[in-house]
Amino acid sequence: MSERNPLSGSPLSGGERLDSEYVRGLLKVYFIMGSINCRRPAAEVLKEAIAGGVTIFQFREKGTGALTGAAKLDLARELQGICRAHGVPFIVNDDIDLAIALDADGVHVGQDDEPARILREQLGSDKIIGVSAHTPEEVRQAIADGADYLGIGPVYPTSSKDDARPVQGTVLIESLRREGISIPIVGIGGITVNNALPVLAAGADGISVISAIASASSPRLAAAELANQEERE
Ligand SMILES: Cc1ncc(COP(=O)(O)OP(=O)(O)O)c(N)n1
Ligand SMILES: Cc1ncsc1CCOP(=O)(O)O
Ligand SMILES: [Mg+2]
Repeated sequence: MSERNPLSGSPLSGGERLDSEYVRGLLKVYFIMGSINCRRPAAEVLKEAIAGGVTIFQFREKGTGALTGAAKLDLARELQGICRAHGVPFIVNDDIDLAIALDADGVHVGQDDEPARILREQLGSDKIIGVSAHTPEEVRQAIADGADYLGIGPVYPTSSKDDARPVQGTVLIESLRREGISIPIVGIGGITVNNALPVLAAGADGISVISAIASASSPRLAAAELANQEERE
């Protein structure tokens, strides 16, 4: 299959930033994975997940036993190739240098990383920048800094992130939407096919998962069920 850049020709709003409705549409089933999250080769899991309906992928190679150096770069290249072959945007977690080296489609950063304002200068206007936010103040700052979307959570308890913030349910997502804040949002943390619906009902544009797909006996089925949740909303 020939490679294609998922964001090439994508709509820019006012000639400057990616159109937010376009970004919103990409977030429906947001799969995050690194090598330590799956029991089978990551490439196999990713291919199956994409076949099931994943709409955007984040390479998150961190935690005990995670790859570093050349091995991390090789895996990132392999997974980016799979994403490109299927037109799925490839986002890099935390590692801006890696994102630039690979010409990734974007980055996702948290509150301990460089602010989106600085990243925008480094990456340019046509890349996706996602920011984790846990409070209304963090949300306002991320929007002011030019984030394209927010990751809000943990919605439910998670065992995929040791330093996760306290579980917050859907309260923040609901209150942002009630205030009329329209930035694209994904909920994250402990989301499965059995509890995804309230996250979407609260106003999230999509759901973001690690284990619900990476640890599933069938990543394809898991991704398809999550995509189907979205349709049932
Ligand atoms: C989509 C999405 N939302 C939130 C996060 C968490 O980012 P962060 O708080 O920086 O934590 P780490 O993932 O870096 O451990 C995310 N990665 N993706
Ligand atoms: C990266 C991250 N950020 C907040 S919770 C979380 C982990 C999500 O993993 P899972 O979907 O397995 O709970
Ligand atoms: Mg981070």
